[in-house]
Amino acid sequence: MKSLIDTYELHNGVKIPCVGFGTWQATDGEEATTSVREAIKAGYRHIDTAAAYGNEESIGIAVKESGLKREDIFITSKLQNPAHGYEATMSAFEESMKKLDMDYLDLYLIHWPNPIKFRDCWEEANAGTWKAFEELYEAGRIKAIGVSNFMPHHIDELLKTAKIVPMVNQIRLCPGETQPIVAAYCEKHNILLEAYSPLGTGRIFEVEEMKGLAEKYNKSVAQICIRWCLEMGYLPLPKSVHPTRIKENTEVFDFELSKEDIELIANLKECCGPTRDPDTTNF
Ligand SMILES: NC(=O)C1=CN([C@@H]2O[C@H](COP(=O)(O)OP(=O)(O)OC[C@H]3O[C@@H](n4cnc5c(N)ncnc54)[C@H](OP(=O)(O)O)[C@@H]3O)[C@@H](O)[C@H]2O)C=CC1
Ligand SMILES: O=C1CO[C@H](CO)[C@@H](O)[C@@H]1O
Repeated sequence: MKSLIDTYELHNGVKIPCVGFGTWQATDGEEATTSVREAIKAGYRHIDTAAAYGNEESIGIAVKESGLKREDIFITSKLQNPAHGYEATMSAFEESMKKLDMDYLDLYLIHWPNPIKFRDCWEEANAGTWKAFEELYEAGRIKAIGVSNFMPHHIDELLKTAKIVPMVNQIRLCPGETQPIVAAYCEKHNILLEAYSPLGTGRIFEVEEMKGLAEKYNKSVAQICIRWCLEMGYLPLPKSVHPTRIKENTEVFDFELSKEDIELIANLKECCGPTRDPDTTNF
């Protein structure tokens, strides 16, 4: 990857810009609109949101105000947890589209595989949701469909009734967290890994080894994390609401990490805290 607009190719041929802009905790209104505006100005062409973030409307406004053609920006949203199952998914999708004020979505993800509301019937709920995703995909309303926080057993279950293999799995990937079992599974099924919380939701900045690497490469800790994701073949989704950081997080194409340092970062076990188990997290 040489720039923000270089792309990974999904298994259906859709091209996805190699760094996405995260928007969780960018508050709806001025904060979300301004940060997305700044991101577009800095060159991001891929924005990651979710119904659960409550900021789809502000993101839609920022995209519209940017003057970019719709096809020149890649937008991801996610189905919220209480809306699993065929009918609820269809309504939730329309709701997101209304808020974004867009007529198609580039990527739609099932946010979590096993929400508390569906704990005793998640298999059936996901099957219904996926049927809705496939219909929306076939109708051209969504260019690519995928999942988030799915472990191999969730995808295996989905594939029992699916016609289309998910194109993406968005999971937590950051220094010390490589989720090797999920990663191997996704590689085998040609599912792209998106790295959420690539900066450990802000927890990475005090890790001594990362400060040492930042000094060694004359880069910031955030830049080391984002570069590491790219070198691992992940698609990172860094979030910031500060224009200087938003720009800083794009300057990751003028250096390479050594093999040893890539490994060192991967082995900083739980330096950003533990990853939540999707089967027991109570969303
Ligand atoms: N599918 C899922 O379940 C999940 C998806 N996500 C997605 O991934 C995105 C990123 O993950 P997220 O957990 O938000 O956090 P990140 O790992 O991207 O870290 C964001 C934090 O780091 C700070 N930060 C960003 N850049 C810099 C910098 N250059 N220097 C210093 N501090 C910096 C931000 O502060 P500030 O904003 O104040 O600059 C914020 O506190 C989310 O926004 C969302 O889109 C996240 C979690 C779960
Ligand atoms: O995307 C997300 C951001 O964090 C939220 C709260 O922990 C989760 O709902 C979700 O995984």
